[in-house]
This record gives sequence, structure tokens and C-alpha cells, in this order.
Amino acid sequence: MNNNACDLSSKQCKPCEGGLPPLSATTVADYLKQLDGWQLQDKQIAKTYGFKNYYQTMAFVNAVAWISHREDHHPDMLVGYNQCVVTYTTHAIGGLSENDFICAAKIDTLFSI
Ligand SMILES: C[C@H](O)[C@H](O)[C@H]1CNC2=NC(N)=NC(=O)C2=N1
Repeated sequence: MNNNACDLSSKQCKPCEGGLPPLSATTVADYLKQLDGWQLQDKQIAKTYGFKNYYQTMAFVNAVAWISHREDHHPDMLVGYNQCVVTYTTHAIGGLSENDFICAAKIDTLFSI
């Protein structure tokens, strides 16, 4: 993890019920540089995490669910036997917000334990 990603992961999500514009392309590019392995897909960011088996995959899924609950910001997760694809976007604004990048950084911190 680089230092910037560390900054992002120590932030907290702010409640978002719309009213803000999505992040600009420049800001998105800047945040993406602070993360490892996250890809921009239209109005979402996504990353695939690999595991040894289903048990480890599900432990990860549950830890992500815990972070989602704490931050009140929720990803889509596509779960397979030994992988999980995590996708973030901010539904309330129809695009990316800082919350997406904060949660992405927090999950990466979890994954590096
Ligand atoms: C008030 C609270 O921040 C909102 O209801 C949250 C809940 N979780 C959310 N998760 C995501 N991914 N997008 C949202 O717009 C969103 N809204």
C-alpha cells in the first residue's frame, strides 16, 4: 500500500443521498493512482480478489460486509469459489464519489493483513 492509499483508508465515508455531482475524471484518475489493481469501468471501479478456497473467499466477503455496514456504503460483490469481484459506485449520485475510493482503500488494507 502506498502512503496516499493509507490516507484514503483512514478517512470515513460521509452520508450521501444525492445533491452532489459525481467526481470529475481528473479526480477519479488521481484517486485511482492511490490504489492498487482497481480498474475504472464506466461509472464504477472494480477489483478482483483471489483466494485459495471458498472458505477464505467467504471470510473476505463477510469482512467487506462489516466494513460496508460500518461505513454505510455498499459494493456489489460477485462471489465465486476462489474469487470475489468487488464493484463500487455511488447510486445516489449516479457516479463515483470519494466514498467509493475510501471503501476500496479500506478493503485493500483488510486484504493485506
Ligand atoms: C445515507 C447513506 O449514505 C446512503 O443511503 C447510502 C447507503 N449505501 C450506499 N452505497 C452505495 N454504493 N451507494 C449509495 O448511494 C449508498 N447510499
